[in-house]
Amino acid sequence: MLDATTDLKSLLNDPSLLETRAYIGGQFVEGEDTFDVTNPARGDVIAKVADVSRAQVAGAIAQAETAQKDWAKWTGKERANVLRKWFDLMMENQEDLAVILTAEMGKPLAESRGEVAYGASFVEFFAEEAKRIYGETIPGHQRDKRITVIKQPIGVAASITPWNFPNAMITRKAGPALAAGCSFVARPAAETPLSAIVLAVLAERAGIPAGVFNVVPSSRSSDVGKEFCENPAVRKLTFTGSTEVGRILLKQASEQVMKCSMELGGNAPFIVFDDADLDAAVEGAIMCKFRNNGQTCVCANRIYVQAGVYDAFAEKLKAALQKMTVGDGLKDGTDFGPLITKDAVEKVEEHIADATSKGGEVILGGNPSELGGTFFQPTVVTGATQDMAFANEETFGPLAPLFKFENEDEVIAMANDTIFGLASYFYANDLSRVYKVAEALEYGIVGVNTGIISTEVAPFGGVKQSGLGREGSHHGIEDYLEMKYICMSV
Ligand SMILES: NC(=O)C1=CN([C@@H]2O[C@H](COP(=O)(O)OP(=O)(O)OC[C@H]3O[C@@H](n4cnc5c(N)ncnc54)[C@H](OP(=O)(O)O)[C@@H]3O)[C@@H](O)[C@H]2O)C=CC1
Ligand SMILES: O=C(O)[C@H](O)CS(=O)(=O)O
Repeated sequence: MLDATTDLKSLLNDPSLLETRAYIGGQFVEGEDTFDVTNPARGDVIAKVADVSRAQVAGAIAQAETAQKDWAKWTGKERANVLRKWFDLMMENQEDLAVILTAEMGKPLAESRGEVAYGASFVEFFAEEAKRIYGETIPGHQRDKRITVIKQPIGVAASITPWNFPNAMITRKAGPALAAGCSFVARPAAETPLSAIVLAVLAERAGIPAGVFNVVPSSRSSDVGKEFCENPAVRKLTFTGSTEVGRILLKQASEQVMKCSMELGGNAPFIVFDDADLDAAVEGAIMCKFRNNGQTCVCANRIYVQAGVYDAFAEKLKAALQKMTVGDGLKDGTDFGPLITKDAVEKVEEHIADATSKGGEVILGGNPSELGGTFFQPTVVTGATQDMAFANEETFGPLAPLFKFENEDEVIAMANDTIFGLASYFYANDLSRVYKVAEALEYGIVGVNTGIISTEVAPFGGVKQSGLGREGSHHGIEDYLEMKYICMSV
């Protein structure tokens, strides 16, 4: 079983992929210290990773600034070819990247394989977009004027990403950034740096030039964030994480009026109307709510079920969950891994206690798993109401609260009653209802008769306090480009 770095290396086809140093200017370097990375399923240390200093982060930014000048001169096709090679290497090493991801984050291996492929798809997609960064000509406003619009890379982009998708949240940013001709400095979450560093190992093997892609692992996230926001060489900050931290970073970045992309918190409603295919809705609810054990910003946080099908839905959901397995993500047959930390367990317990104190009923789970550690039983609470904590806060865990509603207007009002606006979902078959409800939901993403909406081809992002900008789709590269117009007198 996994209980030390050597054991983790023994699980890999290519043990050299388990790198623990920072990657700066094309060199793997030690930090001023190290910090521990633990396996959340067992709590033991699996790696000691370079803990870089703020000065080293500044050095990485300087290297990125220098490298970007030449990288921007490559043609789109030349950048595309090397990004395609990076994608190929990710997929050739998919199993090892998935094992490393599960070891440090805990999600089941099948989900980690999926994340590696999902993350790689952004590099594949934006390798193609690199060839299609078009400008335009505009008819002159005077007879002797000619106007041309061109798009150029912003420059050095810095990223701060969370632990829950430690591969895909980086490639969803680095893919378009490098395709646009930017250079990139990534600071991964302290809980999950290994998945970021292995991307650097593969970037070097793919021939991405030194300094273009850098990884600065650190235990002191706020120090790195300040360097990113205060260093004048950084022209773009891209963040994925909580709205609370997003606010901090936006305030810091405002000093330089820095361009920011923010993928922040969610509070997704999942609505089941009485004309829905109930079995499909139950299957969709499980995938949407319990993907990554509920530790996903687009997870269903509130499940609204129309009165006529409420009891049937609750029973079907309970029965389906009872067949699923909690366990170590590296073990075959595991459906739900551990939560990332004890704090995460405490938040789930707080939401359950709050609900039951206000009349909610636990019909499944409700307690830590007998496996101990940070394992938790998949939980269903009925009788949920809008005054309960999970109506306004992201649970970020395996807790499915079921709210009952009578009609469309009532459920749309409840669904929109939040400061968040990332993802939303509903199951219905009446076409008129589908159009009306999809247009009425105040969210950046609406899933209709599906619980999974994540893809590289669509513009992922939120409204209200769920973020700024979009990642993925042909829109995604715009966040790494500056538009310039040239007015020429002839
Ligand atoms: N919209 C989206 O696409 C996503 C949103 N999220 C949201 O993020 C939350 C869960 O992720 P979680 O990692 O706990 O979120 P956090 O916002 O706490 O952390 C996200 C990242 O920010 C870093 N960080 C924390 N504080 C600072 C700071 N002051 N300055 C610079 N960096 C900082 C963290 O580092 P460290 O961990 O080392 O402290 C981590 O790398 C949930 O609210 C979830 O909804 C998560 C993923 C995707
Ligand atoms: O971190 C997240 O929750 C991701 O944004 C979710 S997704 O992109 O994998 O859907």
